[in-house]
Amino acid sequence: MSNPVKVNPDLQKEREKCTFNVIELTNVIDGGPQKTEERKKREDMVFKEGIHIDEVPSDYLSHKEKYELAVKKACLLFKMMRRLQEEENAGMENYMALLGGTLGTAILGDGSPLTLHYVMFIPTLMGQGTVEQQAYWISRAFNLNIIGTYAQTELGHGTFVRGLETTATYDVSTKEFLLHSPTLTAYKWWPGGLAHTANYCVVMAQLYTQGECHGIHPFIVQLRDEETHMPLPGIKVGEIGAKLGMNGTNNGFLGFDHVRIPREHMLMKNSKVLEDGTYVKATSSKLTYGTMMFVRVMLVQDMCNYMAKAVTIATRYSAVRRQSQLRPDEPEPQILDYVTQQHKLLIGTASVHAFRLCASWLWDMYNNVTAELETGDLERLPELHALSCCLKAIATSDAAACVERCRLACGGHGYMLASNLPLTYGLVTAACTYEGENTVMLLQTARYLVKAWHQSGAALPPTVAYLALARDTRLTHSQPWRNEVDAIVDGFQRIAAGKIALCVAQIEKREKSGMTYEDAWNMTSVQLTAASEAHCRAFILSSFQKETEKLVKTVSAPLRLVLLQLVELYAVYWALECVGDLLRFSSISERDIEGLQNWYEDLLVKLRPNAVGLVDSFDIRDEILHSALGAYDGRAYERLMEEAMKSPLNAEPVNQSFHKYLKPFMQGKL
Ligand SMILES: CCCCCCCC/C=C\CCCCCCCCCCCCC/C=C/C(=O)SCCNC(=O)CCNC(=O)[C@H](O)C(C)(C)COP(=O)(O)OP(=O)(O)OC[C@H]1O[C@@H](n2cnc3c(N)ncnc32)[C@H](O)[C@@H]1OP(=O)(O)O
Ligand SMILES: Cc1cc2nc3c(=O)[nH]c(=O)nc-3n(C[C@H](O)[C@H](O)[C@H](O)COP(=O)(O)OP(=O)(O)OC[C@H]3O[C@@H](n4cnc5c(N)ncnc54)[C@H](O)[C@@H]3O)c2cc1C
Repeated sequence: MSNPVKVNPDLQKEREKCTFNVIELTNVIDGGPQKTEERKKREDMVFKEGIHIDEVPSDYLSHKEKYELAVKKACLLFKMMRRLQEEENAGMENYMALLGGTLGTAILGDGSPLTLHYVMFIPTLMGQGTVEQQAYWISRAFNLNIIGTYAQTELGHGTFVRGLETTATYDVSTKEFLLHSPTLTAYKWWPGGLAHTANYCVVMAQLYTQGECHGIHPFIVQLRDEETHMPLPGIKVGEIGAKLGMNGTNNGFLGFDHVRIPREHMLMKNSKVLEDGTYVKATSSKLTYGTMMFVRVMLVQDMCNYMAKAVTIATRYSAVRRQSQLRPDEPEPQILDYVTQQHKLLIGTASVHAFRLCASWLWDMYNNVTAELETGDLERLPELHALSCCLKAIATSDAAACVERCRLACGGHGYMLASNLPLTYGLVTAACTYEGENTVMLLQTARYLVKAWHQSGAALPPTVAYLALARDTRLTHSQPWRNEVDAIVDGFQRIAAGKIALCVAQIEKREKSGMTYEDAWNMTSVQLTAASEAHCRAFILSSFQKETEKLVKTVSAPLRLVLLQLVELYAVYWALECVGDLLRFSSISERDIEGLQNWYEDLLVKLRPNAVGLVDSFDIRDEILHSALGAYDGRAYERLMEEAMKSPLNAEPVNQSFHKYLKPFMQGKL
């Protein structure tokens, strides 16, 4: 652990109470003691450079200064990453650790203008370019000789990708594409780094050749001169302005006025345009959406990092904060002793473990399916798409709720930027919208579930296999309820199956009454998103349980006990949250619910002594937490005062506005 200076005595006592070995759990989370060591070494190296230290807290900088600082930090961070790669030859791992871990966000703060280059531009080159195109572009991009971004969303269209307006028209006479933005709503709007950072980008545009439109395809377009960085002729580019968060990401707009690019700049791994303008179709038009799927998969892991940060801050603070009176004639208790506080926080800790295991499972599935796609086997693509959509939606919305709950759990001090909870919330809530707006993502999964429901006879893919069971037997033969994790998982599968069955019936009924399928779908869409969420919750619960059962075979007895308690807590928490659905779709009774509530409260009591140990095991350094409330030593009040003293307003005892406005106003002279 970092900085073992004088620790707040309450926090110290919490650590002494912990029943398991914190380092053992840290190793489990990292993937083994060696991985922990490597991570720590990487962190030491990064923080030794001091890139994270700000002369003035960035909260007090102007919009322009924030961008300039973000560019400087991104360059220093990626310079270090290059060095790491040369020294250790572990490029991908370091990229993942810096971009996908908590480490990068600690340095980059409110987003980075280079993130899109690494997270979407390079992956698009890798996933959509031919071997020759990869050979030409990837090393230049990888070495940052060029900086790219991913320009898909337009002012008028984000979700509806098929409705994008930017055109790329093939001119057979010059063997070039003409990129054009026919309207204001066709302007690209949102891409990170686009405004003043990128000099190239992948543009998603409607492909026209031989007078026919073939839908959305990716093109590489140079935006700025490589030397002067001036926008090239026909390119209208700029920044979209200040946002709720992510103010370091340099999101931009982009319009094309008949900009010509060579034919070779269309990324042609999947679809092609031959020299004579002939269009050659891909095996599936959805392969063009591959980069989005990659990022959706990555986001599930990313959300764990933010949740872990927030819950570490709020739990440590709750151990040092004393407030009110629990019992008469006793001193003010630690707020962590309030059961309502444990209810707010421990579910956050359990969620980190649940999503971490799901993210790892999803990542493996993504890699397997991607390898199958390379051989032309597209069979599992729809299942992966359905799973990545709902997990993206639920991971981001649960993470946003978790961070906000942690902020509220810190009372007034959580509202301070110095707590780092508001900035964290800004970063996390953005993910509910980007890379596929969450409602839309849930409806994509619902589309798949409805199809699966209709598939009678044929074996269903593993993640929806429970639907066949539910359809054929379980809906009619309900088993007695048991207050066990297995029963809760089963209960959630019944909820999902029951809701899908109702949606299917509703859609059919509405169609029979004369509605089109599309209108019937829209009328039923509130229920469809609920069915999709239930399916996702069933998946998360079941994989959290299964993966933990495997994991606990390899750990010590005290840790095993705590990990299993976390699974129970997570399952019971969600059962109680969805108790109405359980009453509706499973055989649970009023009495069982009372049992569930008691079980939940018992679990809070059992986990209470380990609350701090559990967040300590996330092993997030103070430099990464960047929070006056959550530091390892628990000196929350001292740090709050230190941070307050950094306010520029405290640099002088009297502000000039007193003489200029207040005094004349108070004297009736203004
Ligand atoms: C060696 C080192 C190399 C270095 C390499 C570096 C690698 C990276 C390194 C590290 C990574 C670290 C990662 C860190 C992680 C996270 C950091 C995150 C920061 C990210 C910042 C992100 C910034 C944001 C970017 C964006 O937002 S980009 C824009 C995103 N836009 C969207 O998501 C739009 C959403 N809309 C859609 O996706 C679609 O329009 C739609 C809603 C799905 C509908 O599509 P449409 O074509 O209209 O389809 P339909 O006709 O309705 O048919 C649906 C049909 O298609 C199937 N489908 C749809 N999508 C897919 C898909 N993706 N795949 C497969 N199939 C798909 C669907 O199932 C239907 O099928 P059926 O007809 O059979 O039912
Ligand atoms: C911080 C941030 C960074 C971003 N970075 C990038 C980037 O780098 N590159 C890029 O190309 N884009 C980027 N985006 C854009 C992002 O991908 C889109 O904002 C996102 O896909 C949502 O699209 P939209 O804004 O058009 O919302 P809309 O689709 O207009 O959504 C508005 C509302 O309409 C609802 N709605 C829309 N369609 C349906 C439907 N079919 N059924 C039911 N409800 C529907 C939604 O649920 C939502 O409530 C970024 C966005 C943000 C916020």
